[in-house]
Amino acid sequence: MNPEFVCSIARPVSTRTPVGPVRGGNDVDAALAVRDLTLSARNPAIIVPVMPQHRSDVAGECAAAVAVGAQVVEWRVDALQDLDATTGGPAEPDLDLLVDTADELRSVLGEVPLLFTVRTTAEGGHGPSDQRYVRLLEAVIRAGAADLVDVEYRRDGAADLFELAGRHGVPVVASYHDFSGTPSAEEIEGILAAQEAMGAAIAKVAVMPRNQADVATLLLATARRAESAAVPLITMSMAGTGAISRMAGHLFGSCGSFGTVGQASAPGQIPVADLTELMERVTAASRQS
Ligand SMILES: O=C1C[C@@](O)(C(=O)O)C[C@@H](O)[C@@H]1O
Repeated sequence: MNPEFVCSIARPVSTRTPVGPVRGGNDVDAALAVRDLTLSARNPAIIVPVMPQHRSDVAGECAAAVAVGAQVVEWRVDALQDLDATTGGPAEPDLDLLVDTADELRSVLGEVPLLFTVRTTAEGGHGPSDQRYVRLLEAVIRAGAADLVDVEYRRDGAADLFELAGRHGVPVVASYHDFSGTPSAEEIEGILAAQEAMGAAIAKVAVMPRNQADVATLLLATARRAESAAVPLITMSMAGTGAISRMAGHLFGSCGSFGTVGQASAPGQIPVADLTELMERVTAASRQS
């Protein structure tokens, strides 16, 4: 691990600043600074997930994400087949190789922040058991090999990971996925608040809508939580039914939206070029007097 790399990682700085006319009812906007980027609902980021199956493809896929305008690149490590990082792999993953691979990405990412995600099967990914999940994330946090780490806040060992990340100055993006439905607005607000209480630098919820009322529920919960949250939120209603939440979620308080280059990492994601244009148009329309 190159010590200069550790030092160059931006420390999380959470702030709440006055917002303009974008989110009418709210007068403050939680923000997180990572490298040159400030994530907030006023300044929502396009996050591009990459899901390489082989170590040799990781840098190329990250470079492709940067080339289409990713403001954050999410490396979905659970897609890897040759580090035995998957559930089915019999051997322990090679943690040094994993950290080295993450380190090597800096040359293709430049100042674009790297979000390191191991998505477990419990939350719609290909990932490992809770014990292996914790070991993978611990290694990356200790090495300072990512700008942001995703932690599924319901996994066994999650509280320790939040604590470890806090000690190492690595901001945690807390995760909650429900692929079977949409909880009530009160429950979603409670999840976002619980993630913040655990130490999340960003609180994140992804849910599956059964109808448009469910999409409205997700947006309502986001807008309500954004009024008092001290950390930025990322929320989305998945699949085509929830597409409006991916293009206009920032108006309700979401600070980022996942867009695709190539393979989608979850249902309903919109290609980056379309997503960029849609979000810009929605923002411009919302700023009219
Ligand atoms: O948590 C998320 C959000 C997501 O599930 C989505 O619905 O866009 C995509 C995942 O890659 C990411 O880790």
